[in-house]
Amino acid sequence: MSIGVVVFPGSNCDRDVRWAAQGCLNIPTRFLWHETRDLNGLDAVVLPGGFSYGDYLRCGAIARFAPVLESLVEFVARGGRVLGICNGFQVLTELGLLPGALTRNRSLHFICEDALLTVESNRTPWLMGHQRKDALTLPIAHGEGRYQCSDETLCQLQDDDAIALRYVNNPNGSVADIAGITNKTGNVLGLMPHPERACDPVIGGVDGRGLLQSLLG
Ligand SMILES: NC(=O)CC[C@H](N)C(=O)O
Repeated sequence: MSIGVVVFPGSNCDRDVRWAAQGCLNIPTRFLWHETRDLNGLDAVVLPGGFSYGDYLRCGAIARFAPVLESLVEFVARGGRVLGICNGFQVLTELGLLPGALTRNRSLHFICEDALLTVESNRTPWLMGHQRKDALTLPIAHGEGRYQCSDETLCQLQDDDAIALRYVNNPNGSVADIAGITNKTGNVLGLMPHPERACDPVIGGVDGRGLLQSLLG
């Protein structure tokens, strides 16, 4: 049982994910350089937060062409589990594995603070350790976290029960207070908050543990 953490030039939460998964939760973790195509033996893959390719063009727009992501698309099609955190969520929307887009925060400022969230769906394995309407506090740190999609996509997300997490006090202008969504089949989750920064009690809170624990199904 092990998970992979993709490393792009500019990723900066790859080590945080490894510390949270391996250091705090004993989940064997291996780094995946963006040029690799080898995902053999992995139970799940994390796309971590950061500033891949310096956030040029749009966050995630260049990372989307990395060789590792060709293998990731096949991995997802076979039912493999993928968690995209912050920049990872941005990459997943650019890649088309999740619908919609992450755009500049309504304030046009980078926001770095704790966010109160509610669990909207526990249909997928990611949040099965939680009840609907459970409250979680997780840190956010982003400049482009405003989730937007068409009305049609929003209806589809609602029909599919694919809205995983919502903000209680919407910090960035996301449509319908959306903080995280899954794909229709539920094996891909993208979220702007950082669960890996809420796994070690030393840094103030363990509300992210359930999400990372569910990487192993
Ligand atoms: N913490 C992060 O992953 C940052 C995400 C992204 N680069 C942004 O600023 O929106």
